[in-house]
Amino acid sequence: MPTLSKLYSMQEASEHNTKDDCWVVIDGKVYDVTTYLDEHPGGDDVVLAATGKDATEEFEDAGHSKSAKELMETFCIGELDTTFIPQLEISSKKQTDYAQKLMDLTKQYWVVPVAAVSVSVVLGFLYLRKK
Ligand code: HEM
Repeated sequence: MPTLSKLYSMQEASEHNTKDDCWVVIDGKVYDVTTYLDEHPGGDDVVLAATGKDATEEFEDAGHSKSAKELMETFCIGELDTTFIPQLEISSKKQTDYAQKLMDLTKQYWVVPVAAVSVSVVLGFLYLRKK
């Protein structure tokens, strides 16, 4: 059965970057390692330096053992929210850009239909006068 886990944005996770409140993001999961900082064999400074970003590579590069990975799971508080809202904003911005361009073109080329109507009126007038 799938478990429901809490979602955190990278922005939110990155706000927990002190010795008294420390979260790290590894492999799409968020870990609150505040209570483990003092016990971490690699020191607290490396963990603190890994906050506010995806620390997967650094965690893997340190060559953590299987038991370290098991221990890590006990600190998991949720997952990283990967919903990409800025892209939605970009696509709606694109739409307004197109609409704006169309409006600009309409404003720029209003002369064409007006000239066509004027020429038709003059030609019609001349034709009627000839009769
Ligand atoms: C939940 C998070 C973490 C846990 C539970 C954890 C646990 C451990 C453990 C148990 C060790 C001892 C060696 C081993 O058994 O593999 C270790 C070593 C180490 N850890 Fe972590 N770690 C965590 C996060 C990190 C992060 C984010 C970094 C960032 C670079 C890091 C860097 C290191 C380094 C450099 C060592 C090697 C220390 C040495 O051999 O001198 N760890 N860690």
